Amino acid sequence: MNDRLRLGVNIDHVATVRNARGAGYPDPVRAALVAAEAGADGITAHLREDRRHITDDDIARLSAELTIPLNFEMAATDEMRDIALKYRPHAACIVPEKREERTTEGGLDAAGQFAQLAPLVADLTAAGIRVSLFIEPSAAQIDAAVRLGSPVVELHTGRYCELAGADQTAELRRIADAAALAAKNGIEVHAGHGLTYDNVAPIAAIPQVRELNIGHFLIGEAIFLGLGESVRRMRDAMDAAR
Ligand SMILES: CC(=O)[C@@H](O)[C@H](O)COP(=O)(O)O
Ligand SMILES: NCC(=O)COP(=O)(O)O
Repeated sequence: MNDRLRLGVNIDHVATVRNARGAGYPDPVRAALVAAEAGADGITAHLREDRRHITDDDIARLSAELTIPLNFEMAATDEMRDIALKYRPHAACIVPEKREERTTEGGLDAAGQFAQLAPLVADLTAAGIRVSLFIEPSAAQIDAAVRLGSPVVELHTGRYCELAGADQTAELRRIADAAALAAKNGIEVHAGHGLTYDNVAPIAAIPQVRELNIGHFLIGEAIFLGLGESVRRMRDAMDAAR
């Protein structure tokens, strides 16, 4: 099995630019194909309840045209469950969502929402969709993921990205410990949110981390470098850290 650290490119904010004018461009599906050509191992797309960026039509076209796996990010709602079951993406990552948030502000409370999540995880798994839970790097959340039978967790790196100095080092330790605990319990470990060329290396160097999902920064860099080069540089930074 290829142990190379995988890169999932989140294309949400290509859709943000498109929706700014209500035009048909830039097309997130075209961005996904360019990212794949540049070395992305997967594409992540977050269909939010308010459709502020990715739309249902984007998910339909990604499902039909993608040449690499689709990681469908979704809130834990019946609406999103039904859409996931309709398109049966390679993976579904369950994320917390609040309409008033500018972006994801924290991890899913898998422990506190256990009763709500259990049937959803079962339904997605029964449909052959690989479930991931976007959680804080904590033992309680890892324990809940184990009890829910989720094969994957994605550790929220947002706080690590916002902190500096000793506080950032402490958060990195917390992420590394959570990754080790999850892997020890047979769960595949991913990580993401807020990662850039400058902060990705310590996260990429965590041996139990198998995949990084990165979007906003790459789409920003694409304005200056082009999306292909933006992805290639992140790919290189991840490989250099291993
Ligand atoms: C869960 C996460 O950190 C991202 O994958 C999520 O998509 C962020 O939401 P926006 O893309 O709407 O900023
Ligand atoms: N789950 C994290 C993700 O898909 C991308 O997050 P960001 O890089 O856009 O912050």
